[in-house]
Amino acid sequence: MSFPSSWTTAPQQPDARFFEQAAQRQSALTKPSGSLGRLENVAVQLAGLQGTKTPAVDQIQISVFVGDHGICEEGVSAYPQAVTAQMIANFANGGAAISVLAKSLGADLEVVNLGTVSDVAPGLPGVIDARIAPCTRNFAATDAMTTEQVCAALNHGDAAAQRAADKGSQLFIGGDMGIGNTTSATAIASSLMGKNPMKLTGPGTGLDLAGVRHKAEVIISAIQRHDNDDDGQDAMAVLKAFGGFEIAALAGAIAGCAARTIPVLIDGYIVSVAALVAVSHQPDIRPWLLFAHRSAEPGHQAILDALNAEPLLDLGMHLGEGSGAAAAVPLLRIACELHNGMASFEDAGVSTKKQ
Ligand SMILES: O=C(O)c1ccc[n+]([C@@H]2O[C@H](COP(=O)([O-])O)[C@@H](O)[C@H]2O)c1
Ligand SMILES: Cc1cc2nc[nH]c2cc1C
Repeated sequence: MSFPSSWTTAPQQPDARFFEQAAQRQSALTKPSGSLGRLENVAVQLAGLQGTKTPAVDQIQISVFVGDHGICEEGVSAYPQAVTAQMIANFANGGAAISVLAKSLGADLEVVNLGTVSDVAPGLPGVIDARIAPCTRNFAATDAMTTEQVCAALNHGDAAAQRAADKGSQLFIGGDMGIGNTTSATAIASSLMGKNPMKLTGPGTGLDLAGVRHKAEVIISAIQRHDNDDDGQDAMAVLKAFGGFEIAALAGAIAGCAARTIPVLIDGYIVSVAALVAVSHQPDIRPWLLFAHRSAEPGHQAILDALNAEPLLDLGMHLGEGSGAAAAVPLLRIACELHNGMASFEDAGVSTKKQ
């Protein structure tokens, strides 16, 4: 199996003329300049990325990537690993937060199962069987993934981007589910940003202070182990060292969407780390990303800073699943409706600002 071309080739850059056209329209609409605040920027960004005068987010694909983590052997999560597989059934049965949000938004929801320790019933609706292994390896002892597994996960992400393109999706949302994945995400982020894991590690699903300290110590010694390897410190080596399958697939989906000119709305902590991997690997991916929300996971802000991102919402959410991104979609829709529907000063006969 080879790496997807979206991973090995820089994406095309969005056409600057559509951003300029949209910015001009915003300044001609019947409102004091800038008075719709960041709703104006969102509309301009979507118009530019979609290459249109009339941006819209009616057709949305949400892909939730799911995988288990060998690092759970170190006691780094407040929940048992069995929850990962149980939540796949919950996604399929419509009971998870992202299931409800996707239905409410009229978005297409798919769940990509990259491998769980507990069994998942076959044939669940909307669940794609993309199992690589029951879980990643315990990265306290060895690299979480083989190169072949990284490649497989990137391809599964790219395939989700292709499905989004085939449906004419105007926006892609990636979500994550995997008990233990905040430990993987924090190890990746600490390595790529050269930050002390003590500063980035947080409670995830609900560790107490002693648990967070233990989790940070696990990450610190794993990073030391990896630093002693000869594998290098680039995004691919770091991804392979710390996992997980769903984070690698998310990075592949983000790169795959950029390659197919689909804007991506980035969710919380884990998806932002996947975005950091993708952008570290290929900086030209960055223009294709919008940032939905600031997760309550304490390390998120440093990742947003590294990506030069200012998210739209700060609701104290820290669920994952793509839920924070889904919660921001109504704002994107309002921004588009204002952009497309408001009258200009000229059309409405409203006087412009005094000179
Ligand atoms: O996305 C976030 O901001 C976020 C922050 C904390 C936890 N999560 C979710 O919680 C799970 C990982 O938490 P943990 O404590 O098991 O590492 C995983 O399924 C994530 O989707 C997600
Ligand atoms: C119940 C539950 C739901 C989740 N959704 C994403 N991560 C999760 C973690 C838990 C524990």
